[in-house]
Amino acid sequence: MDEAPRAGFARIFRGPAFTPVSPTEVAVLDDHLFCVDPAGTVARVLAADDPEAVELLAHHRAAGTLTEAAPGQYFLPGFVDLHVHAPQWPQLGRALDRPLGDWLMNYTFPLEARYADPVFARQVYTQLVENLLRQGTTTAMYFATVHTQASVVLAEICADRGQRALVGKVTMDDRSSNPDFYWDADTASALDGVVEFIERVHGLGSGGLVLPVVTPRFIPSCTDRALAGLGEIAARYGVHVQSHCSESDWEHQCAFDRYGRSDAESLDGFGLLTGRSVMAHCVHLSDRDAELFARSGTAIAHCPVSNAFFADAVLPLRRRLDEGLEIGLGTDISGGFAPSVRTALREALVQSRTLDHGADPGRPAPERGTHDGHIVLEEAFWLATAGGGEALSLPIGRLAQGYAWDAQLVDTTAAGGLPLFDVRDSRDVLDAILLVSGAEHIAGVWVAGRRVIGD
Ligand SMILES: Nc1nc2[nH]cnc2c(=O)[nH]1
Repeated sequence: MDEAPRAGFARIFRGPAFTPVSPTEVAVLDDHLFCVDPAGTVARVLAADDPEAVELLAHHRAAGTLTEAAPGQYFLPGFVDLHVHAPQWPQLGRALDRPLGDWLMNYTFPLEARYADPVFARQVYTQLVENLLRQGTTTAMYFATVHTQASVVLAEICADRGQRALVGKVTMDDRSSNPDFYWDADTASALDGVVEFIERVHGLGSGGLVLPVVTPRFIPSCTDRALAGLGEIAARYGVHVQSHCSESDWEHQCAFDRYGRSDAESLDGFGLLTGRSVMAHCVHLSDRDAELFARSGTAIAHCPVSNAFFADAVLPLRRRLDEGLEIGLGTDISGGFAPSVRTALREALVQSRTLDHGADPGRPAPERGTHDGHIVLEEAFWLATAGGGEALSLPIGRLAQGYAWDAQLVDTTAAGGLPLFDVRDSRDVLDAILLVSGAEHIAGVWVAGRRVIGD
């Protein structure tokens, strides 16, 4: 008997699955086998009625390395959250009625200053990572704080708990714009701290599960020397970059006041827009800025819940997608009140339709909206999964050969069951999973083939 192909698979997952294959197309795989290699990558996908499946199933059932979906359960890719402020977890949902600058100065910075204490950091970050995994978030891109030690603690927790993570120690070195209780002591030590952080994360031995990110908070919080230094560090280490860009009228204007050009053009001038850059919000990008994003391969972390509070406008998502920009979703904890990418997906749909159709019933219908189109459910699913993967240039967000087995098992019968009566086709099931289900319907979560939720 030929043992070679079977021996190459560490585990097999069997069940029906939904996976994006393009921004507008979802594959419905009725009863399939996903064969995962020891590195946690999907090495083979085949239908359960394929002649080879019989032997594979028998072998892995006997070996105890077969995971089968029960009736009513479906595999989906895990969610990718492109924008999380980990230290803001304790203020989730708080003070969102304040303008962005006030919210930062009076709520957020005092809270973030507390992460000088790594013990506090460990308590908060442990709860956060656990919660996000339970939401089905298999990958998160995190801002930590200015503190090197606490930022390493976050990276360690992600590595230990098995969440794929991109973690940034935040840079805020401009003495004139940051509060005296929360900022980098000086530019040189800020940059040294970033280098130390990158090397310590590389030294964690997470096998690439946790990656360091160069993280200027945003232009208003950094000096030119720091921004240039961070661009140079990002190039030297080949690491990801994250920041905020053109989030609100106020932030968008800051770059014009300081440099006479846009946030995007200024970040680019410092070498911070690269194929591995993810910029949060980007609501106020000009079409020229969007071209710059497309040219440089910079991605947008679309954070619709938070944008409703702080952005002063709605991201023209349809337009930016049509321009070919890489876009994924972010919860923006805690500018957004919901820790779930599922909620971001729903809010992205709602805002896109509202922008298109209009908001003010006092205006005649033709003048109410932009009328340049809205996204559909398939695209929202893409943004929450494969779009995030492409934004990060990582093989995640699809249940397909060559992609990591970062997956969630949704149980439509859990917690009293989803209202799936008179189901006509699998699209009805996908609608309910994406628009109605909650964390209580997640029966299992895997990252790189390792089970991290469920038993
Ligand atoms: N939403 C949001 N915007 C920011 N701009 C700079 N810092 C922040 C932050 O923490 N949250």
